[in-house]
Amino acid sequence: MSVLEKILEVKKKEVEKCKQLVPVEKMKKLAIEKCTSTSCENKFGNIFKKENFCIIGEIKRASPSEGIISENVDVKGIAKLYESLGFFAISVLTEKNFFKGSEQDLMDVRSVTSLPVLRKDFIIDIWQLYQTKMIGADAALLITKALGNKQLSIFIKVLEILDIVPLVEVENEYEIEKALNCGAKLIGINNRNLNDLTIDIRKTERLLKYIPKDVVVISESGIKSREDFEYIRSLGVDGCLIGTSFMKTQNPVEIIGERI
Ligand SMILES: O=C(O)c1ccccc1NCC(=O)[C@H](O)[C@H](O)COP(=O)(O)O
Repeated sequence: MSVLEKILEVKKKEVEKCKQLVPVEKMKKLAIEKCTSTSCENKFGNIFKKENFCIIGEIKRASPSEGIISENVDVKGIAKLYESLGFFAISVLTEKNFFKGSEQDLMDVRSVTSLPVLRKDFIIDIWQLYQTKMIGADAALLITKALGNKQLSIFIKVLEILDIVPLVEVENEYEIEKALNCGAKLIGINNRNLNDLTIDIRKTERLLKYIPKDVVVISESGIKSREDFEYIRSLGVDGCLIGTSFMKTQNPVEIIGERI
């Protein structure tokens, strides 16, 4: 069984338990109420303007590739640091079993920053989309490999209705075709192979040619040094998402330089 398959198996059981506590219809009702009660513009949508190179800094306590990275991290402090560095958005890993994250982490970030917040989790059920609204996320990750065509199309539409920007993650040209056919407008090329966790940051360069110019592209994972960052930036993608190396250095300027 691949790493992703293991994560998805555990996630399925977790979501089933959650749905017993709060049924999907109830969660949907709450999410719709939240949509009608909030009128703020979703700043994650600015990514579609393609104005600047967008850095998304991730808050990541642990991972299957690294084990513990920073379990007792000061989530609010890191969020403020990312904001002070002019990042475009903050990504929060909310998965518990493999990443030691939580929905509370995302809500804590939301409470201290005006930056848009991306929920990074393993979304396999519509219940999680409504929950994503309830915890205050502005964007949510959808993993193409984890979803069937119909499910991916529906999840993209539902997120858009909830005013949450879907970031659709791909690993190869076939997944790009699937993501585009399902309506993805923001694509994340994952430099990490989710089956065996190997990293290849040149994947972004190889796959970029399969994505139309009007689609926004983010390069995700494995950006570890200033050299990696400058290389990814030189490819003409719209932004990048960095987790592990920011958490490890605690001084992201070492990777991105003084000016972004
Ligand atoms: O990070 C992992 O080991 C991992 C394993 C299996 C599925 C997903 C995984 N990571 C989730 C992410 O999307 C990354 O945290 C994100 O792209 C940042 O990557 P990095 O900068 O390499 O921490």
